[in-house]
Amino acid sequence: MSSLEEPLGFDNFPCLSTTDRFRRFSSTACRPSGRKVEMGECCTEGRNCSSSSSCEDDFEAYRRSTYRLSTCARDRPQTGIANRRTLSLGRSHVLGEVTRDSSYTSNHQNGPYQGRRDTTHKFFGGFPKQVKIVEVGPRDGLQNEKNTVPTNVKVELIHKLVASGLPVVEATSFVSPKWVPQLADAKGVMETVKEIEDARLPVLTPNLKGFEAAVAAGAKEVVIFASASESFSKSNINCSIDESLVRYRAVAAAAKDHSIPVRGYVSCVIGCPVEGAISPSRVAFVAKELHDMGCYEISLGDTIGTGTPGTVVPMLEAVMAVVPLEKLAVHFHDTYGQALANILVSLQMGISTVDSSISGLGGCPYAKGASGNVATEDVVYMLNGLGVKTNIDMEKLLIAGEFISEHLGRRSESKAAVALGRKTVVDTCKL
Ligand SMILES: CC(C)(COP(=O)([O-])OP(=O)([O-])OC[C@H]1O[C@@H](n2cnc3c(N)ncnc32)[C@H](O)[C@@H]1OP(=O)([O-])[O-])[C@@H](O)C(=O)NCCC(=O)NCCSC(=O)C[C@@](C)(O)CC(=O)[O-]
Repeated sequence: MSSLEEPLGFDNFPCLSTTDRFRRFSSTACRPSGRKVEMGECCTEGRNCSSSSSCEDDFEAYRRSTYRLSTCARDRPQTGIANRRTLSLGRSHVLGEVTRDSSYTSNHQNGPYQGRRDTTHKFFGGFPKQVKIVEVGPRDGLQNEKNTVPTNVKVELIHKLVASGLPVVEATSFVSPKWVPQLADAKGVMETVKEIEDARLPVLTPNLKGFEAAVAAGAKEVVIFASASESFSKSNINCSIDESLVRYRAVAAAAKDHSIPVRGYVSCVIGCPVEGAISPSRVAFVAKELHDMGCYEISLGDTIGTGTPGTVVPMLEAVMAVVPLEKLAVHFHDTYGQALANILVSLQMGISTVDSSISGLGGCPYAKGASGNVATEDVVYMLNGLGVKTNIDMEKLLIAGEFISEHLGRRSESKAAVALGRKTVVDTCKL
């Protein structure tokens, strides 16, 4: 195991405010620390309450703010098959304004379950009410396919993704066809989908040449993509980080002249295939540069998927210190199966924009070993289960996933899609 692959433990966390917030909502909040705790004294990690009442006051305030979560479901009838289908789409026991299965609620309102329910609410209370999902499958996903996908299939995929309610679908890249031949049809794709109005369709532009081609083809939003790793910057866009920032300033300025919004990526925010672990301060530096040049949103890419909550939290801490939280997005590859856990802690830290890829397509041609992005279906399933709104229709999303998986001739990488595809109905009340 290389040093990069070794997960960091919580002991390595910096003791900063956001980390404290994360910990506060963890299952260990308000549990005694190692030292002896006197009767009536409550010690929360990173926070000591001198009396039991201050801790209880906090908890009571929190409980009041989430009370409506438990009341909203009480009167809802069970709806047989429809309800079971709902469960299977990840909407069982949701904790927000959406329904909670009535049998669960009635069984769990009082008695021994009361404390458990309150703890559950306390844990989930830090999440945003709504999450914006940025679908990157047609770009990040298809750029990595061995066989180039025909333009008409890409276009149909984009239509299906937009029809599912996804608000942003990254459509393609105006990069060198010698570097990424799979997206050499960027012009054809963009010209065909440019009239779509129900979603934003950003495209990657590595330089002014790409920007001009994108605008000429009808792109209304562009993306610039820098790296926190020198080696990855060199292998991905053939220049140093500083050189890339000079290029991107030119793109951002041209975009401003055209009133075109610019999104930014920082790649290798946790690890680099060549350099190993990347320090959070380097990520913060590049993110701030992108923010300062006018990016409306900066997506933090765990390009090779080595991040765990133990490394993601301090990285986010560092970036949040220099870029406003509401301008940040997370972009996790699922190489080590950590993506959903990483998204969960990111949500707990207040992030409300998440990148994902239909059927878990993806990888990066210049990051050996990087597997696909986290699957959109899995993210939506988890968010549904948490009661976090996405406005995405899971059935239509599944159709989009089935469409591209069928075309590629392989099974979806999304566990939720595979399970739902088998029409498995799971009554999670009984779990
Ligand atoms: C940046 C370059 C262009 C530099 O490539 P270069 O070879 O250094 O460029 P150059 O300026 O020396 O030009 C070489 C040739 O490319 C042409 N060229 C130059 N620019 C363009 C352009 N925009 N569109 C089309 N053609 C272009 C240019 O005209 C010339 O053509 P020639 O005269 O030889 O016929 C190249 O390295 C490149 O295209 N790289 C893109 C690589 C890429 O797309 N990687 C995947 C992105 S995934 C990623 O970054 C991670 C992310 C975002 O997903 C987040 C995460 O997961 O963490």
